[in-house]
Amino acid sequence: MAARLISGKLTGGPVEESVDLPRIEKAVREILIAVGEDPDRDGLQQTPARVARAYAELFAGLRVDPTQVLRTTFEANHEELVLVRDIDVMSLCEHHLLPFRGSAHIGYIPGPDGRITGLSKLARLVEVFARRPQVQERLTSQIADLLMSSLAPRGVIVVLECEHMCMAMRGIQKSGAKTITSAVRGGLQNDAKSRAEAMALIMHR
Ligand SMILES: Nc1nc2c(ncn2[C@@H]2O[C@H](COP(=O)(O)OP(=O)(O)OP(=O)(O)O)[C@@H](O)[C@H]2O)c(=O)[nH]1
Ligand SMILES: [Zn+2]
Repeated sequence: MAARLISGKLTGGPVEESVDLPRIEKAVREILIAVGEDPDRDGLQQTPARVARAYAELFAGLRVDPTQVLRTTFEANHEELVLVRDIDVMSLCEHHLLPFRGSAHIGYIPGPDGRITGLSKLARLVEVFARRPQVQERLTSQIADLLMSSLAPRGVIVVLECEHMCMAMRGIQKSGAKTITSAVRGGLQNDAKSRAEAMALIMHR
């Protein structure tokens, strides 16, 4: 499982600097009143401030330039598939601001120049795009598109499998349902054999 990035690492500085914490605090206090709670009771007094700090961290990806993540690349004479599987993903759906979580699997085939990136950078890329209000489909494509534009690989495949709390905790209340999204780019789109090989490695348990 990939190490979780703390917000300071993600933004390169304290997240509080660029987030309007007092505004979030005010809004959370209003929500507590609206649902029938007393925001001044003992256990809730610090809650608006805590939620504000948590939101700053959960949405830290909005203030990070994802191209910076793939700044460092290396030359390698490897023109075959590179696949990092089971990268932990946690994000918030933009419809309900409730979490969705699961795994990301990212594969790419380096281009003719054999340019590769550090393996941890693939997990960092997931973090930058996941720490924003998201839909799973966009999160999947954003990862694939950035890899294509930054590494110029022969092809990219990104598969995400996530469970959405907005389907489990509320609404239809179906827990355990997994949503699987994929984005295939470049040569892998037309190369059925390589794509099947990547998919088999991704789905292998
Ligand atoms: N395609 C997609 N849908 C999502 C994602 N996250 C949440 N949703 C869905 O977004 C939809 C929002 O639908 P609405 O009808 O506007 O909202 P709602 O009344 O709260 O919908 P219900 O969840 O069906 O109660 C729901 O069907 C959610 O399941 C996502 O990542 N991708
Ligand atoms: Zn939702």
